[in-house]
This record gives sequence, structure tokens and C-alpha cells, in this order.
Amino acid sequence: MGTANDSSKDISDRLAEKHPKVVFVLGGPGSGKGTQCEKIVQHFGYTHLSAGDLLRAEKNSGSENGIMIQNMMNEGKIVPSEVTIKLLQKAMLESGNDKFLIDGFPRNEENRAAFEAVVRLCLSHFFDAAKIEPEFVLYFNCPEKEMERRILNRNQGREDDNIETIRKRFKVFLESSLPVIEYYKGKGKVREIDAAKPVEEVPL
Ligand SMILES: Nc1ncnc2c1ncn2[C@@H]1O[C@H](COP(=O)(O)OP(=O)(O)OP(=O)(O)O)[C@@H](O)[C@H]1O
Ligand SMILES: Nc1ccn([C@@H]2O[C@H](COP(=O)(O)O)[C@@H](O)[C@H]2O)c(=O)n1
Ligand SMILES: [Mg+2]
Repeated sequence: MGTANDSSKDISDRLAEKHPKVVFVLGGPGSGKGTQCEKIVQHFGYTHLSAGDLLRAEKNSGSENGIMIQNMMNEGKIVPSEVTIKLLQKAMLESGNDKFLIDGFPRNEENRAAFEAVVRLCLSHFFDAAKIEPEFVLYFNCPEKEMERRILNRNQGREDDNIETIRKRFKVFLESSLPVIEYYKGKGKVREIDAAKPVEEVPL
């Protein structure tokens, strides 16, 4: 188990030893990422890590970043990558698994570039360092009206599930997250999924 004093390099060294396999799970707010990840976990043995859930837990833990995270989330903005990546790395290390579904990350170009920098650091320990990319990217494509309907019916007590913040989150998705999906499309990494279907019919 890591301690609060672990340096970034310690964490990267320990992660490198794991040789983790990573699948990114992207899609608009309410497209069903979390719901479908639960199904993938049951069938394919991945560990599901939701960046949003990790940030919510960090906010609720009373950490020094708590207020900043809360303010960013209430505005639908993307928290600085340094914070989110640390939480993801810690969760990956604490997991006994080496296969991860990373849900809701990378959410913008800054997230993506920071992820690549961290993976480069990990891979620099190996002579066969070749890949700084995820295995693949699942893109849950769903019309905005349906995503809005789902979020407004979610009832999980999320402070950002109100119409004002939902609209801001949609704008951030279009302006900042879609370009990341396009980037991975250009690399042939994206598997696009019709997420508008009923839960049991979404093809995985
Ligand atoms: N295919 C579906 N059809 C109808 N409702 C769905 C479907 N998938 C998920 N839902 C419901 O929609 C809501 C949002 O789903 P979920 O939390 O999985 O989305 P998400 O992509 O993780 O959203 P966010 O980015 O806001 O975390 C939940 O209440 C869930 O039960
Ligand atoms: N990489 C990320 C992921 C999420 N956030 C913040 O959390 C909010 C909720 O995310 P969900 O995936 O649970 O919908 C999101 O609106 C962001 O404020 C982030 O900053 N960076
Ligand atoms: Mg989710």
C-alpha cells in the first residue's frame, strides 16, 4: 500500500513493474460508461476505475484539493491532470489487477498529454519501450437529448446532475473531449459503440 509521501517517480516505478493494460472508456455525460463498465468487468476481468468517482471520493475525503475539485465539478470543468493522474495511479497500484478500464479519462488534450508523459516515464525503464497508447478506446456514442434524459433521471445525489451544470458538461465534452476521441480515431484505436440502445442491448 502506498503512503501520502510517495513521490511521482516511486509510483511510476511500481506501476511499471505491473505492466498494466489500459482501455480508455469515453463518451458524453450520461452515455452509460459506468453502467456498461460494470458489465465488462463481470465478463472480461478488468478493474473499473472511474476518474469522476475517484475525484468525488478525494473531494469527500477532506483533502487539501477538496474545495478546488468541488468548484471545478460544479462548473463541469476538467480538474488539472496532475491531481487526476495521481488518483488513477494510486488506485491502479492498490488493485491486485493489471487490466484497467479507465472511465472518463483522458477528458481533454491536457489529460492525454499528461498520461503520455507518465507512461513514457514508466516505459523508460524497459528496453522494449514501444507503446505509449492504450490497448484501445471504447467510445460510447449517444445523442445529447438521451444523455440529458438519463442524467436527469439518475437520482444518485450527484451535485453536478442539474440542468445548468449538465449543459456546461455537454459543452466541455464537445469542445475538449471529442478532440481526444478524434486523436485516437486517427491512430485506429477507437471502437465506437451505439450507446443509445437499452442497457442490455448495447453491443460490447
Ligand atoms: N442504455 C441505457 N439506457 C437507458 N438508461 C441507461 C442506459 N445506460 C445507462 N443508463 C442510465 O443512465 C444514467 C447514466 O448512466 P451512467 O452513470 O452509466 O453514465 P455515465 O456515462 O457514467 O455518466 P457520467 O459521465 O455522468 O458519469 C444512469 O441512471 C443509468 O442507469
Ligand atoms: N478526467 C476527468 C474526469 C472527470 N472530471 C470531473 O468530474 C466530473 C464528473 O465526471 P464523470 O465522469 O463522473 O461524469 C466532470 O464533469 C469533471 O468536472 C475531471 O475533471 N477530469
Ligand atoms: Mg460515470
